[in-house]
Amino acid sequence: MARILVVSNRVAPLSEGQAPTGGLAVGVLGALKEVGGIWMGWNGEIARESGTPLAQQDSGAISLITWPLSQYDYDTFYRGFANSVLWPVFHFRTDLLHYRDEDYEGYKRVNRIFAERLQRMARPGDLIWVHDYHFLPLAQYCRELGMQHKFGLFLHIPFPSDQVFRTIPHHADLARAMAAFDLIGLQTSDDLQAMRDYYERHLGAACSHDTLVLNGKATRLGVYPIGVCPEDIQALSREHRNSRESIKLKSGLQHRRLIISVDRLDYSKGLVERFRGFERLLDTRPRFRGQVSFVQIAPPSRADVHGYRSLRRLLEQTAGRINGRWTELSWTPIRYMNRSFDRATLMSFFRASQVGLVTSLRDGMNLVAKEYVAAQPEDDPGVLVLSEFTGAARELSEGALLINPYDTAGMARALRSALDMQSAERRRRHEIMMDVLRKNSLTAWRERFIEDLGGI
Ligand SMILES: O=P(O)(O)OC[C@H]1O[C@H](O[C@H]2O[C@H](CO)[C@@H](O)[C@H](O)[C@H]2O)[C@H](O)[C@@H](O)[C@@H]1O
Ligand SMILES: O=c1ccn([C@@H]2O[C@H](COP(=O)(O)OP(=O)(O)O)[C@@H](O)[C@H]2O)c(=O)[nH]1
Repeated sequence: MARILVVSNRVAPLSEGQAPTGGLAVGVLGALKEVGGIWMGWNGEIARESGTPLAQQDSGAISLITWPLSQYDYDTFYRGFANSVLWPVFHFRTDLLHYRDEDYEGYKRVNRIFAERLQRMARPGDLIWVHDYHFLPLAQYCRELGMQHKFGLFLHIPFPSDQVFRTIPHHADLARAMAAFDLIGLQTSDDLQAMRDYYERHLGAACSHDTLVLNGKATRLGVYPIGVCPEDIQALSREHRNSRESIKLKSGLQHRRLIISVDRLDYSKGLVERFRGFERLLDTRPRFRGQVSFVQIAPPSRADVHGYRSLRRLLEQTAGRINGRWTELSWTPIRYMNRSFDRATLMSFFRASQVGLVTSLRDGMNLVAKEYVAAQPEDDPGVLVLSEFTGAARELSEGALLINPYDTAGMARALRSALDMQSAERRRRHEIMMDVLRKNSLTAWRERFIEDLGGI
């Protein structure tokens, strides 16, 4: 079997017990654990120069090769073009687009540094699997260095509509460079359709349902919804159900029912809308006052990027206002925590809760939704209330209660239905969702992508 060389900006810590940042790191780590490979990326640190020193860490069959970024590259590549242009636009937030020429230059420079590293590291026959919007031109730069490998790109975030994508300065250059990949994987068929539309309408590419041809070069397109390992999560949540943290959570609840949400503190996650939905539940259904607690775990993310700091302030105000209005001596409605938890603890929290609430305004997939389902006890599962604007909603629509996060009253109604749902109905829905999770597992995601890339 060919060796797999993975490139992503964010990599997961290899040591047990540390909370990884975001679903990409969780997903790639899980996928590589099974087959091994080399994983290259940023070590999360700032140094004098990007790319050195290079560190290698081995764990089982995975070799992690990481390096720092210079302050300037971090500012222009990561904070700048990646997270102030591509991230907001791909999440349909053109109002948050902040473009600067120097950021675009930095983005291209860091991509060239990664291309050079990759060239030194790759052996003939390696399959190169690149992840996410940080590296749209990477395959193009590698080709310019003479690399003839098979390059695959998996985009973890949504692909926006043609009109929205065109708000990115230099969008056509980026899209032409992306066509240097042999395979581009997307989370949903909507994303694939949007990408195809752009190439067809704007660049005049010839597109069939799974291939686009631009200037004589063919790129395969495919839908590969990222998944989880349901059995591992089930086992983890069972084993840790009486962990210290889990017992602390339960004793704080004093037998009240629990709604739980876990997200990076990001404007794409619909956190403010969610707080308002919970407030509406308390407003309109007095019987839930004092009876239901809402725990929001929201580790800070990209705190130095435009839009994130003001979101944090708004959330603090909103949670403070709602708690100020409803808190009783023995009950706090919202417990809002800006910290992360390790995976095992999170899964035990999911197991202890009656409702998992996901309200993203746009989300490539949302692994938390899938993890919530997998962590439930089969005989008494909780209910997933899920935004229709997540990739996960495309797979879990039969088992979850789907909501539009902009519809506050609708969200409150869904929360009420979830809290009132009878056990038989909960079990029925849970079974349907578990079947989907088993079918579209993390293993299936990796196998299908790598098989398709290898077969090109
Ligand atoms: O690396 P950061 O800037 O700290 O951000 C964390 C990651 O956020 C995004 O995750 C996405 O990938 C998930 C798994 O496929 C998906 O479920 C989720 O919908 C996406 O938002 C981002 O795409 C990653 O590059 C970041 O590492
Ligand atoms: O305190 C935390 C918060 C989140 N996560 C994990 O981070 C991932 C978040 O992925 P998701 O796809 O939901 O969203 P993203 O952050 O990638 O946009 C999930 O696996 C969570 O279990 C974690 O391990 N600890």
